[in-house]
Amino acid sequence: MAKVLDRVYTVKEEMVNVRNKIEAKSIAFDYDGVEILKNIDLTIKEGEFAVFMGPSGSGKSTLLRLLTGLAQPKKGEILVNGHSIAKSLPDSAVVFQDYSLFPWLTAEENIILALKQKFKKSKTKQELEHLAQSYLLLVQLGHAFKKYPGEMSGGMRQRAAIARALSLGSDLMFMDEPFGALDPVTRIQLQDLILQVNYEQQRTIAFVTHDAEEAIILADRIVIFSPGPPGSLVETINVPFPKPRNRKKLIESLEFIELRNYILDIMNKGIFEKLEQGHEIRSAGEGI
Ligand SMILES: Nc1ncnc2c1ncn2[C@@H]1O[C@H](COP(=O)(O)OP(=O)(O)OP(=O)(O)O)[C@@H](O)[C@H]1O
Repeated sequence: MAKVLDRVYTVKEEMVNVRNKIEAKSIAFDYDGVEILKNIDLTIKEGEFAVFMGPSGSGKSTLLRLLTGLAQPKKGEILVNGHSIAKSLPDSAVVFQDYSLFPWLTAEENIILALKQKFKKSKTKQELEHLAQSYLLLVQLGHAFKKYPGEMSGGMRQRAAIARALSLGSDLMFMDEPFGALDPVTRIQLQDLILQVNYEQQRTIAFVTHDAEEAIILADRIVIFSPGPPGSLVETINVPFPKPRNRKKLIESLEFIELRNYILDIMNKGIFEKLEQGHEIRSAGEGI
């Protein structure tokens, strides 16, 4: 146990404490002329945890890709700390649904690769191994240092991808349904970890989920998309619960239940309005 705590402590020491602000100004995006996002104006404050919610196809992942600079908007601009990301891309850590691990490297080697990128040549091989293992312990993958992604379950791969993202030490994190493949216990543990990372280190996080309870537990602000395409932002909710949060007290409170119902109502309203206009809703069943 002492060894584990020692390693977790090492990770904390290595993590950064920088704050970043993201601004999306009048963003529009299309794929081959099909409008996917329109009129997106959004500011994510320094150290803020912003959660994107909305029906399937409303453009949440697309906006996340635009914020990371992996895709460019057709209109508008994205700024990080006042600088356009079209000119210089800031460091960021990304966890997408497809795990983003190199299949020919073990879990430990995947993390070491990220650490080499961060530390260049300033750490020895042993130090890199120790740190990589620390990050894997943090996501409960202590038994899987030497496993290749192909030998791991979806949930294990996702945890390794989260460890990799954390190890990059970036103060900006973009996460697209990162906990979707996890069992309920691991999901809770990782929600707590990511909350801690956001709260203690003031990392700015943009996070996509379909789960209203997860959104309320994690977010400072929940941004709700209209059914797309094209998706736009219909409402932004400031989550009124101070951090750090006590999960049990929070989810049992009347305010929590009311906020969850309010969010579900907004999303249902958007879907029904779109259906009344005769639009097809993609995978509406999973969209809530
Ligand atoms: N590479 C692509 N080429 C063409 N259209 C695309 C492409 N990727 C996404 N789209 C379309 O863009 C729209 C928005 O997709 P996006 O993945 O951003 O939605 P989402 O809200 O994240 O959905 P989900 O909740 O299902 O992940 C959808 O209509 C989708 O079909």
